This record gives sequence, C-alpha cells and structure tokens, in this order.
Amino acid sequence: MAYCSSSSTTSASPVVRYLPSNSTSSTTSTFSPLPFRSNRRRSVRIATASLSPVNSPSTSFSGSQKNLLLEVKDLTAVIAESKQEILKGVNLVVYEGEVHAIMGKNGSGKSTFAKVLVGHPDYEVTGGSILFKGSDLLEMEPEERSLAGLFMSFQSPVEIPGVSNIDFLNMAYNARRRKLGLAELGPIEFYAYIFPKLDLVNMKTDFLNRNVNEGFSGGERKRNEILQLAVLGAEMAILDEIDSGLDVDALRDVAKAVNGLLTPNNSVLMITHYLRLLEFIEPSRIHIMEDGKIVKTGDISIAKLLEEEGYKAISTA
Ligand SMILES: Nc1ncnc2c1ncn2[C@@H]1O[C@H](COP(=O)(O)OP(=O)(O)OP(=O)(O)O)[C@@H](O)[C@H]1O
Repeated sequence: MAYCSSSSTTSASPVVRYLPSNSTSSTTSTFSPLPFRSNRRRSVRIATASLSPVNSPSTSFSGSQKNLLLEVKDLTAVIAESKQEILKGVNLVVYEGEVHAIMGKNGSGKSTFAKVLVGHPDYEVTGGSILFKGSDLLEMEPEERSLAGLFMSFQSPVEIPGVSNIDFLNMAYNARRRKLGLAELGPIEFYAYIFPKLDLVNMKTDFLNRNVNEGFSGGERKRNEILQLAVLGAEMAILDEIDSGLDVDALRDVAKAVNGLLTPNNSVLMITHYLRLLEFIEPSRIHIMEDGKIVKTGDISIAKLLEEEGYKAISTA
C-alpha cells in the first residue's frame, strides 16, 4: 500500500504545506480539506462537529423532530478585492433531510453564495446572518465550518500535486475523528473503511494512489469529490454543478452515490443548470437566483418550466 497515515506524516509532508498558515483555530487539528487558505485572523468558537460516517449523535437544538440546519437571512457579500457587491440579500432555510437546488442564469451569484457559505476568502460578507445548526457560521474559520459538518464540492475541483488521494482523505478523516474525540484510523483500518466507498462512486482502487485530481478527467474529478463526501460525511453537502461534464452513466453513478448518502439527519444544497440532475436527486425545494438574490422558490415544476421556456418564463426583471 503506497500511503502513510497522518500520525506518521511529518511537518515536511506536502499535505502540511497545504494547511492554512495563519489559522488561529483552537482545534488541535490544523488539517484542512479545503482548497483555499483562510485570510481571517481572529480566535473563534468552534461548533460541535457531528458527522454521520463516524456515528456521532446528531445535534438537536430546535426541540422539534425536524431540525433546522441552515438559516440564511438577508445575506450580502462583496468580492474582497474589488468590493463589487454580488450577493444582495439572500434568504434561505434548510431543514434536516431536505434537498434544495439553486438554479439561475450564469453570473447570478450561485457559486458565490456557496463559496461564502464555506468561508472562501475571495468574498467579504457585508450584512445579514448565517446560522448553521444554531451556531453563527460567520464566526467560524473555513476549516471549522468543514469540521462542523459543512462540505462543498467545487465546480472545478483543484489538483494537489504530490499528495496522494488516500493520504489526503486519511488525514482529513482523522482530523474529523480527532475533533470528535475519536481514535485516528491507521492506514490498514482506513483502507478497510474507504474500500467499500469506491464501489459507491464506481471508482477503481488505482485512484487512491494517484495525486489528488492530478490528470483526472472532469468526470473523474466529480466522482472523486463525491468519494470525499462519502469518506468525510457532512450534515450539509453543497454540490456546485456536480453534473457538469458527466456522461450519462457517470451522472447516474454520482446521483446514486449522493442519494445513498442522504439520511433524515443531513441535507444537500445543489447548484445546477439542468433538470436531468433533479430527476435523479429529487429536491424538496428549487430556488431561482437572480442578481444575487433568491427570487422564486417552488417544486420541480419550476425546473420543468425553465427547461421548456428558459428564464424569460420565470424572470422577475
Ligand atoms: N473572485 C471573483 N472575482 C471577480 N468576479 C467575480 C468573482 N467571483 C464572482 N465574480 C463575479 O460575480 C458574478 C457571479 O458569479 P458566480 O460564479 O457566483 O455566478 P454563477 O451564478 O455561479 O454563474 P454560473 O452559472 O456561470 O456558474 C459573476 O459576474 C462573476 O464574474
């Protein structure tokens, strides 16, 4: 087996160079599975992590059976560099067990919204609030958001040269286990854990020893993102155009894998342009984003109308 566990990885490993160097997090784990560095410098409190793959109890804070996972109120955000406003008052509520889809014309702000949720440093939040499992998400560093159970599959997953897929996943998974006070998995235990998940996304074992996304085709990258989700688990998975670049069989595999990961305690927020994904992963709600705001919410009929008549049929402009 050509990989090593996190406990045997030294500070000279390529993975460690990938860590946010300016993190002020109080967590003992500094490993971040996120493909960007945080530019925030303050100490923050950390939400309780709760991840289905490691069988931790789900966090209940509402007292009702269906817990509120995400509540976004009047969220506004600008591009950090130019201060151009992209999000202009987003409102969204997601409960456990729900699948939400966001659709909208190119450039309407969908990916920006997703990236703001995970704390991407390209954007600055200028107003509004985001509660995730009752905690203020905006008070958390990106890696803390991830440890708290937020996962994002990026539209263009990044390559990590010099880091094998299995090392990367082993380290990320162990960081989560440490956060939950669980024992880390060594290489053999981790291999046993990950092996069945390859089947879930129909991926060959060779991909485990290849460097993260290096030389992967578009479809392979997307499958790899879902493998990461299957390994790490999440209470909310944000999937940005997971269907783009997938052939029909790959789309079916990826959708089946996502459906297989859905439980009554987690949720999916997916961004897509196409009805075909929504036919495989059935959404509870579909939202239309226009000029940085959610302007319409409805059921699958919205996506069908879009497919038949285009955005002119539902535009508010
Ligand atoms: N880092 C950035 N620098 C400059 N402009 C940006 C940046 N991020 C977003 N934008 C701009 O903000 C607008 C919204 O972009 P975003 O990627 O959120 O749109 P989208 O709805 O996801 O589009 P698509 O459907 O094409 O993926 C676009 O005009 C985009 O060019």
